[in-house]
Amino acid sequence: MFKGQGSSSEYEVLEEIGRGSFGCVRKVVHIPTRTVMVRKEIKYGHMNQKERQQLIAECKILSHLQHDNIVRFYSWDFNEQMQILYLYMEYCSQGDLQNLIATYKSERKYIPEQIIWNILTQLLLALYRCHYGEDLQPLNTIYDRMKKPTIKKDTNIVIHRDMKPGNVFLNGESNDSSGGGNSWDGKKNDSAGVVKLGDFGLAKSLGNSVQFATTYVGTPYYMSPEVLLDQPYSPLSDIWSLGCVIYEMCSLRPPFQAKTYIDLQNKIKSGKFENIPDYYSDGLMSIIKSMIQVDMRNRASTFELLQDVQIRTSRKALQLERFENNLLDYERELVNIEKILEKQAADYERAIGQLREQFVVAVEERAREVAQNGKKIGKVPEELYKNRYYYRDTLPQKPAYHWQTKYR
Ligand SMILES: Nc1ncnc2c1ncn2[C@@H]1O[C@H](COP(=O)(O)OP(=O)(O)OP(=O)(O)O)[C@@H](O)[C@H]1O
Repeated sequence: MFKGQGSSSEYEVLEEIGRGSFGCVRKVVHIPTRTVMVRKEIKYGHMNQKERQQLIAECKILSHLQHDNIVRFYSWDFNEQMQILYLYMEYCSQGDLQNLIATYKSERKYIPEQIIWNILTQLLLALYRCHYGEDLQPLNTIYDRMKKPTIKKDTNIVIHRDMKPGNVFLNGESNDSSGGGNSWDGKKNDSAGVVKLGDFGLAKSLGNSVQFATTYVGTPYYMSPEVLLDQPYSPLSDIWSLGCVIYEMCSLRPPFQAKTYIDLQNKIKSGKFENIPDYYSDGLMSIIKSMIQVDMRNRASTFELLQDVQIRTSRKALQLERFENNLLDYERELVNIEKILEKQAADYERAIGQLREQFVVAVEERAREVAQNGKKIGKVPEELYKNRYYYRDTLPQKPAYHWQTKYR
């Protein structure tokens, strides 16, 4: 709907949400559809022609990257005078994983394990779409064999490059477009809402630019050893970072921390980290270990991680949850249809009652006239007979609800 280049005149600009390395993020409303979105501003004045073209090429790729667990990238637009690129994206109303971790930390509580598996599973589904260029087929049973994906020549592999808790957004329950009713705090139940991976891939374009180099001030807690060693990013670099994010959800701190940048680099390169708290299962610790492996040959791929029985179980639970939400939506729609039909039926009955009354009055009047003239009525009076189509045609249409819903 919004794919391609947008026009900033179509948006009403609301408040600033925050600022990142690339610039300011604002909430906006897309006026024609009344959709709330976020707008990221990126100054491109310092970029050369090639870098700008690369940025646009990335925007095009991202606009095609559509997945339930990826923040939707709607469109982009330039303010040539101010040399700003605007990126319009889906608004995630329930904050990000960084906030969630901070909340649990301040309350001195562990995040329930089921929520961690749930978030890990949704992030793996998002990464599968990016790393293999296709969506994973739904599971029939948790014992289904998964076909190893083949990467074709024309597959657009997208590497996130900046996986961190601040780029994992939380939304309401599945199918809840309003973003309400979330259960991320784990107080309602252990089932979670929808997780969305944001800030995809742009680091590739911006990573080469002066702006990125000079403004990237964040501590690279989640950066893989190969990236620290200036080797090219690979999909497995995302897996390292994902491992660090999941570790942080368990331990409420990143696996590698140090006072100086050099110490941090050394710790990351050694790949040694403490176990997660005993509160969590061995299965969780072992899957984290399979992600945080210094040697990329020993690091699990997205495909391999999705084979884990706990991940399969969690996928199946997510599918069932989504199915249940669809059923609830369907039920709500049926209740609405029933109300519409009841109203139509009542209107119909009322109209028929009125016509019946008119008919009776007309018959009585005519009968009276005929009686006054001293004639016997053997059949329906001529005028009424002539008007019979009037009574038939003025009947309202029979109620008909057009069954055009998404459930067909
Ligand atoms: N799609 C979104 N929905 C809701 N809030 C968002 C969205 N994208 C970003 N934000 C919020 O806007 C703020 C700035 O985000 P941004 O991604 O630009 O920077 P960052 O992730 O904080 O840092 P960095 O640029 O280093 O990645 C953050 O508070 C983030 O939670």
